[in-house]
Amino acid sequence: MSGAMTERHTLGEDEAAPLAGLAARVRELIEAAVLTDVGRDEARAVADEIAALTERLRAVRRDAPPFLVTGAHRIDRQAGNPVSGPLNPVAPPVDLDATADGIVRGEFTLNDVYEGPPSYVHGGVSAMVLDQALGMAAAQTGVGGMTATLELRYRRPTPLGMPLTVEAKASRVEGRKIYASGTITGPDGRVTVEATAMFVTPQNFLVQER
Ligand SMILES: CCCCCCCC/C=C\CCCCCCCC(=O)SCCNC(=O)CCNC(=O)[C@H](O)C(C)(C)COP(=O)(O)OP(=O)(O)OC[C@H]1O[C@@H](n2cnc3c(N)ncnc32)[C@H](O)[C@@H]1OP(=O)(O)O
Repeated sequence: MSGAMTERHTLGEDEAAPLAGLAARVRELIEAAVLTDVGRDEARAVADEIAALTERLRAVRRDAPPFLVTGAHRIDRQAGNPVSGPLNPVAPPVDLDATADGIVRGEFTLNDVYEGPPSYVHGGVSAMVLDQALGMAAAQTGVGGMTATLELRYRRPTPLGMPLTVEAKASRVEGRKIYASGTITGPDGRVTVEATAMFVTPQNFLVQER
């Protein structure tokens, strides 16, 4: 387990690039594992080779996922974030950017690894992408928070294998509560999922920041 209090190593660009390359290869591996139709013996042989590679990576291990030097906020610096982290093979990854007026936007495509209903994106994956985008939009107001509520409206199925857009913006701040909303849009420009959320800045976080 990676504790919240663990000191994080911050990767320089030259350190991050090969690790991002590794994650990209593992992403290909994950998709290949989901779709492969090799025989049983070949599957066992490949599993053994992967186990050996895993041991090589484990040989030198950090206590917690590292940070990146880029990014203005704490969580979007997280190299291992499961939505946007370039070092996390589980992340699509969604490359999220914020404009000067606080709109967080990203374009991404989800492959069969993220399938829910046949040929469509899993609803929990859409929720995860929106949680991250709305959370980053909330952080654009100054200080971010933990997701206290997240409400989704799945308007139409979200297609796999096609370019999608996520957009989010904070609407208001009331004390430690930050409200935000956003959407996922399909390649035809139609909204597939709408989300609203409320983030709460933990009291102890404000104390730590002083
Ligand atoms: C750690 C610091 C974070 C800052 C980050 C800044 C950098 C950002 C950079 C980049 C953005 C990245 C984006 C990330 C996106 C992903 C985020 C996640 O996935 S978060 C994981 C899932 N969420 C949880 O695990 C929460 C678990 N819950 C909690 O920790 C607490 O319950 C928490 C913090 C939400 C509230 O705890 P309390 O002790 O501060 O709350 P009380 O003082 O009781 O309430 C404050 C007010 O909020 C309302 N409230 C609290 N929780 C509520 C809820 N669930 N529903 C409705 N209202 C709620 C209360 O009624 C109260 O309102 P009244 O002041 O009386 O008007």
